[in-house]
Amino acid sequence: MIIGIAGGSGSGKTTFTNAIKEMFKEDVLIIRHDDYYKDHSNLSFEEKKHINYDHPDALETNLLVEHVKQLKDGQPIEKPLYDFSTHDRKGSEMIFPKKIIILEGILILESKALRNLIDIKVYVDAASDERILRRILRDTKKRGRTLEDICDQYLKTVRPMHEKYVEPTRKYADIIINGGMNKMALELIRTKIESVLQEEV
Ligand SMILES: Nc1ncnc2c1ncn2[C@@H]1O[C@H](COP(=O)(O)OP(=O)(O)O)[C@@H](O)[C@H]1O
Ligand SMILES: Nc1ccn([C@@H]2O[C@H](COP(=O)(O)O)[C@@H](O)[C@H]2O)c(=O)n1
Repeated sequence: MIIGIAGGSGSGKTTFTNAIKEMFKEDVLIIRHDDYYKDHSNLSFEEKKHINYDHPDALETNLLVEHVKQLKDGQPIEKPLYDFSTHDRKGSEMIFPKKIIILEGILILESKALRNLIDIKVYVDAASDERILRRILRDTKKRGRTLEDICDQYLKTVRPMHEKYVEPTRKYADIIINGGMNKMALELIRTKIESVLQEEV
């Protein structure tokens, strides 16, 4: 079963995804759309800073679609890895199929080809002020960004692309949840996953 978890940057997608993983451990495989950002190692760091990472064209979604199809067919994939601090791809890793696959990312419901492969579509909702505050804390601590760069990127690309491409995908969601620390939503997903795991025993 494929679960897609979308929502704006800082909404709590990773938090929710990690909570599912914590419950089901090795039965769950997480694939992050972020790992499919295109490589720009030919550009300078200054040039890479100004790329629009919130536009669908920034991601190699066709490769993700192929990988999901392979996993559904029971085949392993060579998944790219991404480094946010350098904006570059950083090698790859071999991933083996699992019964439950979670696809996570701001634009995971944007591509029709990808949506068609997803069984449960979730959209994590959160107020934009909460999202940017969380992003500031996370990106300064974990992604090597300055406050100035985060504010500049938010106004130039993150906010307009959210309005144009991310927010409209909530209409495709089967479930819209309020934040990533949502215990009731987690219980619903847990029940569904348990039934799928039991079916296959
Ligand atoms: N409901 C919440 N309350 C407080 N902090 C939260 C909440 N949800 C997420 N966070 C924190 O906000 C940051 C961004 O959350 P994350 O799950 O990584 O968002 P996303 O994957 O959607 O960008 C993380 O540091 C996370 O711990
Ligand atoms: N080199 C990059 C690539 C992406 N981003 C930003 O990441 C955001 C998506 O990740 P979340 O975990 O926040 O959902 C997206 O909004 C891009 O702006 C980046 O800053 N640098």
